[in-house]
Amino acid sequence: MIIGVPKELKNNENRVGLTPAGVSAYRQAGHRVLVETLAGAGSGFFDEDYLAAGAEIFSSAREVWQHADMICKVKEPLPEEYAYFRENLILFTYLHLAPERELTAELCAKKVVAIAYETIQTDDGSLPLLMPMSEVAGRMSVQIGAQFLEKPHGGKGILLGGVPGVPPAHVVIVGGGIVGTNAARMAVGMGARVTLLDIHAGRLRELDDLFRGRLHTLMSNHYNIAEAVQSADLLIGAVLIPGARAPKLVTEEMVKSMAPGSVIVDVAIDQGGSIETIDRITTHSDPTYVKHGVVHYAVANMPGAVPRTSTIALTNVTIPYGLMIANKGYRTAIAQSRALARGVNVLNGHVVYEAVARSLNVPFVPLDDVLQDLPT
Ligand SMILES: NC(=O)C1=CN([C@@H]2O[C@H](COP(=O)(O)OP(=O)(O)OC[C@H]3O[C@@H](n4cnc5c(N)ncnc54)[C@H](O)[C@@H]3O)[C@@H](O)[C@H]2O)C=CC1
Ligand SMILES: CC(=O)C(=O)O
Repeated sequence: MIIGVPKELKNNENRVGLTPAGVSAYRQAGHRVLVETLAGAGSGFFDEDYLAAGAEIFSSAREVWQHADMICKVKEPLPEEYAYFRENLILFTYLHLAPERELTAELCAKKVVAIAYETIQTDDGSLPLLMPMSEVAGRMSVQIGAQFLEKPHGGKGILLGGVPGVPPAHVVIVGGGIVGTNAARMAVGMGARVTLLDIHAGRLRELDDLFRGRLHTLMSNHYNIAEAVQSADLLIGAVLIPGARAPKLVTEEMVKSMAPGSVIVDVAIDQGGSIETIDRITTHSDPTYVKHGVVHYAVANMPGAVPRTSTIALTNVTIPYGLMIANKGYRTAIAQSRALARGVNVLNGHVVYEAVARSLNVPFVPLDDVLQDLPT
């Protein structure tokens, strides 16, 4: 198979879909790898590193997309990349289609085989290709929040950990999965008072045990969220219903109840966001806006700001699945791996991931039905 690795186009997205180590793994398995020039430079991987690993360097994204059977990316394609879509091209990347109507329509119209990192799910419910980036974003959310709480950055001017004689900041985290747990670890470590809400009592029990009393857990419901948000200095949105648009758990009224200069970091923005007052995605170059006196941060590619760490962490988990697709072809690979099959979002012009179809209110066709209709 021919694997293509174009340069990412999203604002300040310095990650890349494959490292030289990844190229070497594909080459050893007998595949060709085409890399767009400078695709890895932002992550500290240069053309000569890719060449030494056996890649072929192409000078334009167009050539890479055109010649590849499978494109390995990081983020969802941007509109300027839609022209490269074609029937049976395998697109292996984060897609976050629930809030992306236009992209979904393009993938369907061009009959791309769209496999989303974020919905590849093992039988125990975990999301192995989302996990490392959620670890990164969860940890970043607290350092970003701490920065925007500083007065020169528009915040109320408080130190997360306080100092002796002065109370610490109150950090409220909605969602106790990978992002939430990593955010809690950082916030507790910095000395903040931390409250975390989740809808699963079992998860709250695990976290209570893990943090040994240094984290306050609360059942997530409208009443408790409103109560916690009111006194939050830093609010972190970290919910996920796999594949679906994030539920708007924090209402505009709740945001209005926050003190001026408080900060919201909505990590769940890539799935549409969990805060009612977040009406747009922000970028690393213009990361915040102020509404009702509260600083809002809604960057959908947070790990892109720490690309060296993130690229290595991401490709550590994507390469085994990518190799499965390349070695066996996508049809055999998804027949043999239920986890990988759950990653297929669009196939032969149909949305085959139910939560995406429901979020976009478009027809859902089960994956097996689409596979049955495909010519062998
Ligand atoms: N902005 C960015 O750059 C990045 C965003 N993310 C996003 O962060 C979000 C969270 O990801 P993970 O932590 O990996 O997901 P996860 O599946 O590990 O955790 C989600 C948690 O939300 C909880 N939850 C669901 N409904 C809830 C509700 N009504 N109230 C409270 N909790 C609720 C679940 O029980 C679960 O514990 C996802 O949307 C993910 O795509 C992840 C990495 C980077
Ligand atoms: C998960 C995701 O959206 C990211 O890493 O950018």
